[in-house]
Amino acid sequence: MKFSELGLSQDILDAITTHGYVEATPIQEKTIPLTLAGRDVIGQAQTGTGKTAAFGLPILEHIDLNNKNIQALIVSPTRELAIQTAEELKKLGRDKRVDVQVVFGGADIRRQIQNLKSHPQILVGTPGRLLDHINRKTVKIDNVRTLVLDEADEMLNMGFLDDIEAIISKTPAERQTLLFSATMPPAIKRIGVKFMTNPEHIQIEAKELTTDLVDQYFVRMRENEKFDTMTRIFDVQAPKLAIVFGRTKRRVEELSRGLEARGYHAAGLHGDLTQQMRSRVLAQFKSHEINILVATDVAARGLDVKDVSHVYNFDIPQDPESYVHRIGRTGRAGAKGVSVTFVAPNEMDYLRAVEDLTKKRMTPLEPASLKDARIGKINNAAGEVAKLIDTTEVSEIQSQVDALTAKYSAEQLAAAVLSSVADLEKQNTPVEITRERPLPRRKGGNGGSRGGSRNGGGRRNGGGGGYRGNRERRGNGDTRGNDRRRGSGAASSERRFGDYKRRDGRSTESRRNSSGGSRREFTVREKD
Ligand SMILES: Nc1ncnc2c1ncn2[C@@H]1O[C@H](COP(=O)(O)OP(=O)(O)OP(=O)(O)O)[C@@H](O)[C@H]1O
Repeated sequence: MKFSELGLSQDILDAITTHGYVEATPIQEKTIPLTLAGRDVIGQAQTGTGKTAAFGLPILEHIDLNNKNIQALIVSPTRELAIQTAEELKKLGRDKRVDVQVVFGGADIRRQIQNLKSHPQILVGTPGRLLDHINRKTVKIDNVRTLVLDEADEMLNMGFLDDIEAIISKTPAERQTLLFSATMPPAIKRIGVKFMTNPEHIQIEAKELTTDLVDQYFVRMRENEKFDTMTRIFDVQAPKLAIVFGRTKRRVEELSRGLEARGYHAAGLHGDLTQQMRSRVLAQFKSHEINILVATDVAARGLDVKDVSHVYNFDIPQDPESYVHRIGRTGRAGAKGVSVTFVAPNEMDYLRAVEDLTKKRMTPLEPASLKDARIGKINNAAGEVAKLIDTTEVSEIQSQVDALTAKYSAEQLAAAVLSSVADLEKQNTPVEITRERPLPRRKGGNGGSRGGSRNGGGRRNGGGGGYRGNRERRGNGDTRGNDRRRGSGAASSERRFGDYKRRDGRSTESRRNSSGGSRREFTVREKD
């Protein structure tokens, strides 16, 4: 559907065109008219399908430029997502001259206070820092007309419920409240009942929660073999831009250092880094200075980096929703992607819980052999050499070039360059990755036994934190060649667009999920 059919004004339509959007995505088509009409909306759609503009465009439409108060408040779980959302709104609101500001933890509060003096009409922020500003009275939200809780389920996972309640209590009761996420566990719907007025629940019917644009694989193997296996898979798959998710900050540190030692362009992103460092790493990734970002779930929500081709779950996430958001960093805005999840034999129930939630089977991937990896590395190096030829300035080194070409054949020279670029020896650099405590066995799980098939359709179980349920199992003879894909991937051509969003902070070893009293363990959760 065209944006012009949704009731938006010319200013905003012009900005949409400048932004390069042609048609509204399904979530935009369904929610924009409702939001414009002032309704409270719970919006659920797959990752990367344009939820930011779905709430952003009606907000921009409603902004009264003559009113100097904060009229819309958007609460985001992570700093990166808050920054990204503010950037998107700034771009879309530029023609209308809407002032958008962002506040988040880990950054100089005095600078933020200075920026807030411009009297923004839209404020985006992470819960902790927002509350800090509200308590200092540097942010006043008593005139807010629209409140957005973005990735609300993640904010609950991170233990932000109290902060959010405190923020909501300072907004006017007659406000409009919007809640958006790709995943909506039941607890979120309860939040809807508590803080929203007669909300309209818009769920974009996608057969599966994850996009068909992502080919999803898993590799079952022992913990101590995962690193070597992953680097071999890198050499074979040659990811253009990849995100590797690790369960803990230590894991992320060790993985990124190990990858660097083996010659990959990698850097780590987690909540113990300074905000300056976090921003730098993300900028390096976006500019392709590094092509492997190793991250905790801080990068899983909403981050919209163009051209992420691969997501590797070095550790399978403990809660299935995290999986959906992690792999949603690829396959965005209509692009294709690949995900590979490493799973230890005793974690197979977690894999099945993910499959229950996504209603999709992952394809077993056979680990690449050392030989395959070496061939892959040399092929990649050949591509690098071609690029070097394009960018090397010969005149400065002419005399050495003449001397070498006089002495050696083209074949000898090419082989030497190729071998140097491929740097095959680095593949053997020993890397020690500290063993993480294995995930606790899932309640109701069956410990990864193989073979056979049970009835499908298991779903989340309301209490006790377990995802039980029956799922079909694959036979153990099903593992096949590298990067081999299962046929059905391209079946759905449903329109989607996507890029990304956010997350931050401190770590908590284990937290009570505030929703409905069910206890879920999170090895590491970070927050602002
Ligand atoms: N109508 C549209 N046409 C083309 N591109 C769009 C459209 N709407 C949004 N986009 C682009 O699609 C990408 C994904 O959007 P966005 O980040 O809002 O997705 P999302 O649904 O919020 O994803 P996630 O659940 O991962 O947070 C962005 O790069 C955005 O600029």
